[in-house]
Parts: sequence; structure tokens; C-alpha cells
Amino acid sequence: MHARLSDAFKSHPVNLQLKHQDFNSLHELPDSYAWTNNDDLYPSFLTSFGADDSVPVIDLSDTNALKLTGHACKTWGVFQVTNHGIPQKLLDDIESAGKSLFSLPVQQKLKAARSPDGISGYGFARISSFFKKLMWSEGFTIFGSPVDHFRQLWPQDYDKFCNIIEEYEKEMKMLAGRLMWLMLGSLGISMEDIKWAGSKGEFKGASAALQLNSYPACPEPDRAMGLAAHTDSTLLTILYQSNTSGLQVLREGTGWVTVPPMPGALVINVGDLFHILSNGLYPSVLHRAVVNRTQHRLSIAYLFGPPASLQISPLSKLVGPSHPPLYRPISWNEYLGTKAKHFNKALSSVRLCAPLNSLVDVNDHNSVKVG
Ligand SMILES: C=C1C[C@]23C[C@@]1(O)CC[C@H]2[C@@]12CCC[C@@](C)(C(=O)O1)[C@H]2[C@@H]3C(=O)O
Ligand SMILES: O=C(O)CCC(=O)C(=O)O
Ligand SMILES: [Fe+2]
Repeated sequence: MHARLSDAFKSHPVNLQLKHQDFNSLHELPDSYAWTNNDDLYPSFLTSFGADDSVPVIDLSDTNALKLTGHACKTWGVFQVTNHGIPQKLLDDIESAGKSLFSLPVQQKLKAARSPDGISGYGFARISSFFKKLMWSEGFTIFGSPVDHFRQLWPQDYDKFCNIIEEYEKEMKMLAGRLMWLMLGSLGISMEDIKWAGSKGEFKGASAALQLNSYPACPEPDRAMGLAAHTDSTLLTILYQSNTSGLQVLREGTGWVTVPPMPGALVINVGDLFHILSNGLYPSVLHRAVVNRTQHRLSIAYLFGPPASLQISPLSKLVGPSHPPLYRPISWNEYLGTKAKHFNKALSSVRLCAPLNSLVDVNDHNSVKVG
């Protein structure tokens, strides 16, 4: 019997969701939410104010899109896309669905709480268990049908919300497929090299989760953390951050760089599984979300991965005598379990050989050099 993604956390349950409180009732930052540099694994003071180093923006209708994508993945691990074909109406609909969800009373939201060993439902981000301080955010993860949870949240009109999610996932899946081919194509990989992509290259058996993140306005944003620095355990992530800034990526030699919201654009992150697939050529990007004093912020992440139990390993075309495979084969299912156990050391725990110079290896987030 094949392992299912929803079983990935069975051996590492987290028990955080019941401590949830109503952010709107907090007019001062409680100590439990006040972060110092010691509480974070990556230095916070390295914020970059220079505008000279900015996240690439790629117009998907540009004839150079393949080359630009390759360059962005290699040098940044993140880029924004325009002309992606996702209707603005759908982005507006999912944004208002998210707003409607998070503005429900806490007791109502808790009816759809994520179980300690589950994937789907309402709660703190899974990675919260690795930190002493709480994050100034709440999340809702959708994996598979959201109907049971949505019936709890909106007994009258859950159907309407289910339809929006279904439509959004359908569109995201198609876009994720297009982006995969751009990223793979830029590495010289073609459809024949990826058996699981299917005969039409549509990645039929792929799995994905949808994560709605809510960051309420915060009385002391400089001392709070929306979502602590992490890489995504995905092949790629498609993020809609609407019009409020908050997403930052860690850039070698520069520090934290804000990804500015652009009307209608989507942010694409390279995830850990693509890092493995590309044998470290396209490194996954460390990112975090900061909060602000006046505006509530919502983001929607489509976390795209391979079939749950398919073994992912460095592509054979990218390995050879002078490029040994850097990572052992691992399934998404197993990788999520590894992440739940080792968090920021998950990728290096899958690594086969030590980097030549471990101090300057850009592909190993445990030795990232900044400043
Ligand atoms: C498939 C998944 C990736 C994710 C854990 C999850 O089961 C669903 C939520 C995802 C998310 C979103 C916020 C950041 C993150 C690190 C977390 O705690 O939950 C990611 C997880 C991940 O990419 O490892
Ligand atoms: O809210 C954001 O901008 C980032 C969200 C994120 O990193 C995630 O959901 O994995
Ligand atoms: Fe993320």
C-alpha cells in the first residue's frame, strides 16, 4: 500500500492549535509573540534597503521566458510572473473567501482545527513547533476536499466556497505544469526525461496543498514575526500575496529583500524537491513574512509537489563523473516527515556528500552566508 501525503505527519504530531486566541483583542504585543534575534534561526537585522537588487519579474508571454526563468531560478530561487493566465476574478474570489474565513469568530474557526497529526484545517503554521515564540499569523491548509471543514465553518453556503477552491486548484495545477516545463526546459530536460509527467506532460498524478495565511495588523510589527524563515518542501510554490507587502527572501550577500506586491502578479518559489531534482542547481529559497501596524495581510500559497510516494532524486541528465548526485532519493511523503522532524536541517539530512567548501555552499541553507 502506498503512503498517502495525509499520513506524512503521523509520526511527528504537533499540538499547538488549541492555544489560538483572537488577535483583534490584543492591543499590545504579548511576550509570547515578541521575537528577539535569538528566537529566529536567521538574522533579522540584515534587511536590505537598497533597490538595486530586486526579485526578477518574468512576463510569461515573453519569447525569452525560458532563459529568464533559468537565470531567476539559479540566482534567486524566486521570481514574479505576469501574463500567467489566471483570471483576476478568481484571484479576487479566493482573496475574499480567505478574508471571510479568517474573520469568523475564533470558536467557529476552531471547529475546523487541524488535528495534531493531520495536514488539513485551521491552526498555526506547522513549523511553529520549532520556535519558542508564537507567530503573528493564522493559517488554513487544504489538502483534498475541503467540504467537511467548510461545512463546519459555513453551514449555509459552504458550497460556494468549495467551488472557488476547486476552480483555483484547477487553474493553479495548469500553471504549475507550465512553470515546471519552463524550469525543467531551462535545465535542458524534456518530457521524455520525466516519466511521471504523463504522455501530454500534464503532471496528472501530482499532489498539491493550498495554504491560506492571514497576518492581522500588529501593534508592534518590529518585534513580531508573521511566518518565520523557511524553505517550502515543494517542487515549486505559487503565491498570491494580493496588494500588501510582507514577503521577504534571503539573498546571499544582501540580506532580506522584500518581494513587492505587483497588481495581478504571482510569486514563484523554488522548493526543496526541485532543489534535489536539479541536483542543487536551482536552490530553494529561504523566505519569511513580516507584519505591519495598520493593514491585515492575506496570502495564498499553492504548494505543488510530485505524487506522494514517488521517489525524487537528482535527474540523471544532470549527474555525471564530475557532477555526482548530491541527494539521495526521497518521496514527498517522506520529505514532509523529515521536515517535521528536522525543519531547516531537512535538506542537508538528505544530502549524500559534503559540499567541497561547506562555508560557501549556496545550496546548503545551514551554511548560508549573508552580509
Ligand atoms: C504540503 C505541505 C507543505 C507545508 C506543510 C504542508 O503539509 C501544508 C502546509 C505547508 C506549509 C505552509 C506554511 C509554511 C510551511 C513551512 C508550514 O509550516 O506549512 C509549509 C510546509 C512546507 O513547505 O514544509
Ligand atoms: O505570506 C507569505 O508571503 C509567505 C507564505 C509562505 O511562505 C507559505 O505559505 O509557505
Ligand atoms: Fe513558504
